[in-house]
Amino acid sequence: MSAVLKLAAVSKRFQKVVALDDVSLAVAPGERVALLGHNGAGKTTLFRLVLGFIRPDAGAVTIDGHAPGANAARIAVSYLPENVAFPKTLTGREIARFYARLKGAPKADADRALERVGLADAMNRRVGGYSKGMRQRLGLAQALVGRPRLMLLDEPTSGLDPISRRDFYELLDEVATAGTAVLLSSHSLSELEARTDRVAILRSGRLVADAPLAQLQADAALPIRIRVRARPDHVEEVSARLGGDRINGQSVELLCPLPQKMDRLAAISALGPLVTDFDVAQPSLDDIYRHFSATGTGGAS
Ligand SMILES: Nc1ncnc2c1ncn2[C@@H]1O[C@H](COP(=O)(O)OP(=O)(O)OP(=O)(O)O)[C@@H](O)[C@H]1O
Repeated sequence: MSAVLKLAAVSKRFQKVVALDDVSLAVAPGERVALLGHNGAGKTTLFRLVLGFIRPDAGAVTIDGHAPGANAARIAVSYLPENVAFPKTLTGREIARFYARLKGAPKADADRALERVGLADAMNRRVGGYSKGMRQRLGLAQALVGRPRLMLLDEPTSGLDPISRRDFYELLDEVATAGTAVLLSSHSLSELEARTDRVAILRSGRLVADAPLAQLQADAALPIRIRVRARPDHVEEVSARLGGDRINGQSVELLCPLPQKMDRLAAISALGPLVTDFDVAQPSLDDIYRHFSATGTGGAS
């Protein structure tokens, strides 16, 4: 399927700072792509290029074949900035309807979006009285209005409580199922696991990874972590027989390459009553992110 968003060899510098360096990235309809990177990695610059606020020094950005900022592109793209700010004296409904008008969408679309984000009861209240989480939901509602082809979401879950975060990701699933391409940036890495189809990692303006999480996991070849709980007063013996680090008075932690997992589990099992329990932890997205953002190896195509 042809991509909604295409960046082809895009570079952008600000005086001496190279904010983006030869970045190519595509997002297809219905795809949810997480854009990760340390502070200053280039995420916001990439969003601003897609929105047409700034132009690349080299390379090209297209949205459904249109240049950023062109009318067709503006209607196709919705954007939730990291810090949403709305006029305090307007109601949620007035604001959502304003965005509907900008997008050429019917008024009913605004109400539907507000209902979808759980603001039905508050839509006629002034935004000045909204909590931070409610303002964030209103931001999401304006991004939903007009059935965008591409949603750009900058740290969309900041300010949301855990239940609201879960609701947000459900919403994202629905939007993607309906065919919208989604590009979201986040620093809450662990919450993205199983929530996105692909992970793209920027490091100092370069795209150092762009693949499904399972692929990144395989490429990084990080060890799994096995935590073994010893019978009281036997942690020394367990540590001596298995190796690994003692992490408190009762447990030993082993880092184990994936192919050795079954051998290690057999060795743990052979300790019989010396062991009371164990946990196996796969590398998390945080571990993988740290790997790619530190080494800059692998992944990007
Ligand atoms: N208008 C600008 N003028 C000068 N330098 C800029 C400008 N915009 C961005 N930069 C620089 O470009 C680099 C990338 O910045 P960018 O805001 O894209 O990073 P980011 O990944 O969004 O960071 P954060 O997570 O902190 O929001 C940084 O070094 C930043 O200082």
